[in-house]
Amino acid sequence: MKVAVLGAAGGIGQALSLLLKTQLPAGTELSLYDVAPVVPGVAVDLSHIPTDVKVQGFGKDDLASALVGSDIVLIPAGVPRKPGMDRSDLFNMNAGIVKNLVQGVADNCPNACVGIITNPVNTTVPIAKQVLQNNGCYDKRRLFGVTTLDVIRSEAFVAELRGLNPENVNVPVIGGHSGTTILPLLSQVENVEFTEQEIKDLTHRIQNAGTEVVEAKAGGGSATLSMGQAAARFCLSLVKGLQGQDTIECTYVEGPGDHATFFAQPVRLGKNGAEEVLPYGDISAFEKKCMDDMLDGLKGDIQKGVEFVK
Ligand SMILES: NC(=O)c1ccc[n+]([C@@H]2O[C@H](COP(=O)([O-])OP(=O)(O)OC[C@H]3O[C@@H](n4cnc5c(N)ncnc54)[C@H](O)[C@@H]3O)[C@@H](O)[C@H]2O)c1
Ligand SMILES: O=C(O)C[C@H](O)C(=O)O
Repeated sequence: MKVAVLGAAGGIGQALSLLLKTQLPAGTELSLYDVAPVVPGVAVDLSHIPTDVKVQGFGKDDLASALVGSDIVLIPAGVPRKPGMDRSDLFNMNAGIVKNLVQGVADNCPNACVGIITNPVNTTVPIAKQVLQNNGCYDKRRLFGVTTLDVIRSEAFVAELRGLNPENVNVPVIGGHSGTTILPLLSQVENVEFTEQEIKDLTHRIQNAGTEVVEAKAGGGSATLSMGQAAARFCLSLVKGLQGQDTIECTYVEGPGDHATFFAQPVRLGKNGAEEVLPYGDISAFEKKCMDDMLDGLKGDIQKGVEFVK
């Protein structure tokens, strides 16, 4: 198994690479790529941790070597938000970065599973689809927008509010990854009752949690450590799936298209990637209204990505 991280020298990239170095199964190769000259140093640094995961660093001109033979490619390369910005304000800088890196995937490891972390995820994932499709190697089972951060935040906030062990809390989060397109299904949290006001407040907090971090970091970037943890969780679930041990994660994929071409919902990860996009079950009247209100925005974000590549 080979896992490549593109943007590995950044805030997310370094946290994620550390978690992967210590948690990937023995025998895995971990390939770190970045345009920043520090990336070989990040790889050397990690290589001193005694686990059976072989780390190699690749600089700006070595994308092909970083990617060749990869089974999973995670992409956190790109610019993060500063206070006052929306994720969509990152489009001009990040769309081209994702397009070029995914072209590298098409050229060097066309059968890899690709997890896009770079914002705006609602739009960068459709960009990746178009690039793969133009190269004749798009398989909807192998392209994912990583929305796991919304899930782990929901688990943390619900546990905090009710004094529960977060490890026992599960919250599906559907839709997309920005503002109101993030839709936590709090009505499905087992053994917990919320008041209407709690539901409104928690939903608002989860939808704005990225901004909470951006403002707290005061110009120093956005979530990196919690995102590293979220991406590691997603990657390890995907590895288990590819190795034949099916797992379920919420992730932004091309599903049945009931709501939008791309939509985050629970997905069964297996030997071929997204083996099955699962129904998200019954939702409350409040959640239904949130969904109806955000769908046009989500579809617009997707269309922007499609048009960028065309
Ligand atoms: N999906 C999510 O839930 C989520 C969560 C947090 C952040 N993000 C997004 O992830 C991205 C990265 O955030 P960060 O905090 O790690 O930023 P960062 O600035 O700390 O790191 C980004 C890294 O990308 C590298 N990079 C830039 N262009 C590149 C290219 N063409 N090829 C390879 N590497 C390149 C940079 O050199 C840098 O090391 C941002 O777009 C951010 O908005 C997404
Ligand atoms: O909010 C951001 O800009 C980064 C990320 O999407 C997040 O949810 O933390």
